[in-house]
Amino acid sequence: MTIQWFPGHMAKARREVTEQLKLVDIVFELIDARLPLSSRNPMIDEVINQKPRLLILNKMDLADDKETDRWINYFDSQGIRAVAINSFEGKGLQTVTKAAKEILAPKIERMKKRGIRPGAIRAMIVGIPNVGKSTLINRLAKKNIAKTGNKPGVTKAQQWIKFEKELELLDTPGILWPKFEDQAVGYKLALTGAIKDTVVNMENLAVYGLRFLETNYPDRLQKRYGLTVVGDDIQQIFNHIGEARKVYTVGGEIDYDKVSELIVQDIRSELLGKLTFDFTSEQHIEKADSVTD
Ligand SMILES: Nc1nc2c(ncn2[C@@H]2O[C@H](COP(=O)(O)OP(=O)(O)OP(=O)(O)O)[C@@H](O)[C@H]2O)c(=O)[nH]1
Repeated sequence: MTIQWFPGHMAKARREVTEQLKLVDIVFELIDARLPLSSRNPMIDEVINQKPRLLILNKMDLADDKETDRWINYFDSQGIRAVAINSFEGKGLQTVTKAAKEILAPKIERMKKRGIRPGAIRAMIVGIPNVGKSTLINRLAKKNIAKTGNKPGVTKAQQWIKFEKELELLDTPGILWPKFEDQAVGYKLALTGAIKDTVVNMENLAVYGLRFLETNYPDRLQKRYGLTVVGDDIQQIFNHIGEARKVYTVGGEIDYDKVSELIVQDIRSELLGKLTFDFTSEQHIEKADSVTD
């Protein structure tokens, strides 16, 4: 799905999510495990406000496991409970329900003390496009198909998916916009396929990818392309990869457009291994910067 995020659309998306939030006890903020910073909506804390939240790092099968563990610990240190899942294969779904129950346990206890019998926990998924919201909803719906009917009071009839004895999920996710302000974020979103190729220059994207690998995963760069450094002579690097992979135009020249595509596809299709594009150390740098501002 391609969404053009003009200010009016952002305001509308925010309004819709704010309405849906009134119906639930907890928010499942879905992000891409490869991009725990870049795949978050920039206003998510404001939008969610005080609502309890579980951060779900989806697509863990594509991310660097070591970094995913680091991120979960990092969020934990910030007081945000986080779990990693692979909703494509349905892995880790039990951790979602377990964590949701634990987060809401104090509230449920308080209700019980006041003599109120708590109903099922109601949750909704919120996230930027392409993080896997529909996949997760479908996965949970398939597991336990029982729908619990409509809830009146909102413009659109809302369906609830009952996926555990005491848990219900709103079947429509809240879609929010990604971060735009930073070019590196844009490249990272494009490298993971979260934004369309048509909005980025493929050659710049490929160069960004190569430099990212050079800095963060040099062994993979070496293994796949036989390169130890990328350096400044990008044409030479493209020639090297183009010759090795025989990517020529009909005229027999290296086809730079195809080489660019090939590099980006290699990164997206895991041919360079499981990759994480945001690091917890960057988060600390950002924090340090904002203190000195
Ligand atoms: N490898 C992997 N792919 C996944 C996972 N979850 C979702 N995907 C894939 O990611 C792509 C996007 O998934 P969707 O469920 O359509 O994402 P969405 O957040 O609903 O996207 P929008 O409808 O654009 O908001 C699809 O190609 C899914 O198959 C996962 O855990 N692992």
